[in-house]
Amino acid sequence: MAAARRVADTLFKAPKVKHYTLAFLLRDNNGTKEVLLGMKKRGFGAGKWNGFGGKVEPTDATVSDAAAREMNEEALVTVLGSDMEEKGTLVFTFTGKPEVMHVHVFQVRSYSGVPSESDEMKPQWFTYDAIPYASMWADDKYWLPSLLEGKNIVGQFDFDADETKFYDHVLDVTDA
Ligand SMILES: Nc1ncnc2c1[nH]c(=O)n2[C@H]1C[C@H](O)[C@@H](COP(=O)(O)OP(=O)(O)OP(=O)(O)O)O1
Repeated sequence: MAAARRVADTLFKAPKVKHYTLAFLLRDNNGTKEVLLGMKKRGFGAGKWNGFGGKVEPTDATVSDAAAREMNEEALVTVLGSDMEEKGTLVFTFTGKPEVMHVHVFQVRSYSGVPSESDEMKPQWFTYDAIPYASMWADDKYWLPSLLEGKNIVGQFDFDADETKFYDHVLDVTDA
């Protein structure tokens, strides 16, 4: 539980914490497990594949509702906050920046509609053995495989100022 303690300390000491969601839509496609990723088209992380999510807004009733709203906006599907299953916490720090990102990670299996391209994201289903880690955030390959195995995660990744490489990390993986 080393990561959980470090994450708690980082969040406690940070002058400013900004809350984000990150959600992964999962499906069983005729016996093959697949995850929906989106190619980010603009803003922070543009050009990378990622789950769906963004900032928690004051108008969101709960963090789960924020995760559902972001998935609805970015993948144009209908997901309910109550169907969001919380899978853990990721904290990102950046050298020279006092603000810390607290990312609430979810998975969801229940949705309606067909994932479609939005202003922000171009969605695509990936089998678990074909996830494009080389075109994702550097941290993703450390924790996403565990998440897809159904585990829960708590981690912290300390990035350089350029936000591309991290120089330190801690990660706890636990059975759900
Ligand atoms: N390092 C890393 N690994 C995995 N996922 C992420 C990161 N850094 C990140 O920011 N993320 C995730 C967290 C969020 O899901 C998004 C970033 O959200 P963002 O697009 O900035 O927030 P929005 O509210 O959608 O932004 P705008 O609508 O204002 O453009 O990436």
